[in-house]
Amino acid sequence: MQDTQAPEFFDEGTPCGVLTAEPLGRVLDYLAPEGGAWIGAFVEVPLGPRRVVGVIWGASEGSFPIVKLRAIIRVLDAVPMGAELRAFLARVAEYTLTPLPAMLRLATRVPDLGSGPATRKLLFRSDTPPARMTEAREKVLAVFDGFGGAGLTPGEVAQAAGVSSGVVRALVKSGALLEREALRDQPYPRLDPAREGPNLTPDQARAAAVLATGVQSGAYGTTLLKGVTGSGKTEVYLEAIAACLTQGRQALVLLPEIALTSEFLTRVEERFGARPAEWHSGVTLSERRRCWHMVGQGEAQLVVGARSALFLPFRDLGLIVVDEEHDSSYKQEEGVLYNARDMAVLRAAMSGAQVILASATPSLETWANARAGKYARLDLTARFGPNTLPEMRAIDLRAEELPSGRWVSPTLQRAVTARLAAGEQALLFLNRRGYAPLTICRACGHQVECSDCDARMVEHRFLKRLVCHQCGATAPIPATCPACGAEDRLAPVGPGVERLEEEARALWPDARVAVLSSDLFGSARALKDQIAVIAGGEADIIIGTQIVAKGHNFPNLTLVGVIDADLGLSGSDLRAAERVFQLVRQVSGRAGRADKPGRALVQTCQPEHPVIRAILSGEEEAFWQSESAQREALRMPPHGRLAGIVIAAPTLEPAFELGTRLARADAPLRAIGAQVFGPAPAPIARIRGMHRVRLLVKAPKGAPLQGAIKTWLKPHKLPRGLRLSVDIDPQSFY
Ligand SMILES: Nc1ncnc2c1ncn2[C@@H]1O[C@H](COP(=O)(O)OP(=O)(O)OP(=O)(O)O)[C@@H](O)[C@H]1O
Ligand SMILES: [Zn+2]
Repeated sequence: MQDTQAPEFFDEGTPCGVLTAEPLGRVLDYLAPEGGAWIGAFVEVPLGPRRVVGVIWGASEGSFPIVKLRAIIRVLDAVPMGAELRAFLARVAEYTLTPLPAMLRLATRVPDLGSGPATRKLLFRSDTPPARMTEAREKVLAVFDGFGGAGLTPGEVAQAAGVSSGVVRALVKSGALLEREALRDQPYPRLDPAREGPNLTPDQARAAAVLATGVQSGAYGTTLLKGVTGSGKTEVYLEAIAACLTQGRQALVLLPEIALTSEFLTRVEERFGARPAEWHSGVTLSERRRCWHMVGQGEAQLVVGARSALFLPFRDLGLIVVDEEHDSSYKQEEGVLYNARDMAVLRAAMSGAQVILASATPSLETWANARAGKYARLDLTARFGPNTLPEMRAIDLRAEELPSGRWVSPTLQRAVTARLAAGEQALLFLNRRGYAPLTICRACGHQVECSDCDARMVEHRFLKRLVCHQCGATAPIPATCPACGAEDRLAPVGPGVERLEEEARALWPDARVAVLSSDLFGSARALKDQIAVIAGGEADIIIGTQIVAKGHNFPNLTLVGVIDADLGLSGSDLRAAERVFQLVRQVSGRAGRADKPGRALVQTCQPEHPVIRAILSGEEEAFWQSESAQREALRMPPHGRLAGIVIAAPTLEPAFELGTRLARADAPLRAIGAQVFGPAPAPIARIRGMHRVRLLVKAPKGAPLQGAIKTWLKPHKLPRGLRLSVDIDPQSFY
């Protein structure tokens, strides 16, 4: 770690090193401003003709004559970044081979950091009534009464009352409203960890006690909380949060899906009497700002957020919960390529915090870490209350009569009909967005592809467009074949959720059908609303992609039908088996969560496949052992390490050329016992017009992979127009 010798305070006019988010690759020297500045202070500095935001990172590098240094313009109104966060950013940068400025950008994604005062003018109601009352004025005063005397900005008042700003100004002038300077970022209401929680079952209580003891130790530790779906993992980790808040330390809960936050926020409110801070792309800019500053001031006790919440400036982080820790969305696949689950463990280790990794179907990595004793493990083996786990059965598609263009087998159809008759809900799960995965010309066999990507266009009837799932490009559905010109011969092949919806409406014309697919909703809020509607019972049949698999509680849902369990099994992906296992077990767990027993019917053409057998039997330990053994034999993660290299270029040749050069100069990799495979065209050989070439580095477990990769890449200058990205511990190989 750097700066152990760096001074804590820089007197005015002394040089210090400032890190900015500009892609310069190093810390720049500046002179401390009037009044001096603390290390970690957020500052504004001149950079060429511009002013940019930075952080005082440490001592001056001394590489520049002091007389030529420019001075820091000012210290910003924010709590200085603590040593722990600075060290964490440096470690993540090293681990993911990311330049530090990009890390700083991740940690300062807050609006108006460089501008705007920390206070703003707010209006309050005075005791003086307005000289003359009008309808508009009455509306304004009613707004203040409605907000219980809280201060509001003039803009907020005008909008809430539906009046012009002139009306508000006149009321200020007459003295009926008072103007006062107020803190721009309001503190959060206090959460009360002493409030009584639910009565835990003996198993839950035991797990909660162990977790609370861990938190109370004030030391680092990671625990896998493995509980079957509906076992009360959330209730248990809420107790660990209570212990953390009681100690006066901050807690962070990471969720894999924004749509899950609203249910969780309600549960926090029930348990602690107030709502926590939220950090994800679905919150407003002013809420983001409030969250960032309050976390930095130690005023936010609990944050619920997406993976980037890990880079918030916590003052004293005591606990990180990673819910559904196996979820692949914890891996950031663009920009800084990091796995939030793994980086949570790193941050906790650096700040003496506990980590709880919660899942019914943990990742193989976590399972293996628990087996090796690196993580503790707690098991909840039964559902809460009288509920039992759903009964699981296969439907052998080879034995069913299924006309072409239909995907619901007669057996599944009968089961759904029976549930509807009983007034219960059924869920049909198909992990495919859109109407049909493939559009093919029946005259010439042509498949419609994206013009910029090596990917087929997917028909989305709801949008009335073809959509590329790689780059998001859309095109009208053509009436004639783009290759042979034949009219009306383009036909959809295979099912997506929209086509399944069509089938469901035909099979059960009287049922209320709701589709849940991430692309059907303009906003996270709309998706949340739809989920609430379903949970409230206003749908009989729910059709969904993988977003329905995650953590939802639909009390009246008693049947889950998995339309195609084989989907994903045939892929060459390292984690194909693991993913199918997790997804199908997870989605089946949505059934029978309240007082009625549930059932899951799994349609498959290969009921004797080991993964399908493991899903049905629920013999998870055996499944993980065999998966682990297979990966061990291949020296694949978690028993070996991987790094994916992608070279992208407007034309294929220079990308391949660089790849070949790299593959030949592999001495630094061989030095640590690593091998390089490739170059080869990536499985998706073109995205957004860029050709993609992949290399894969495979190293023994425990080998110093990052250092070797750095040494390996260093001598190779990147030709113009080429992009090279390194993905340490890759999750996807597209
Ligand atoms: N001790 C308890 N007292 C009252 N209700 C409980 C208790 N434990 C669990 N529940 C209820 O049981 C349901 C399932 O619990 P919870 O959501 O915590 O399970 P989970 O293990 O997180 O589930 P999943 O992994 O499927 O998301 C919830 O409605 C929860 O409120
Ligand atoms: Zn595309």
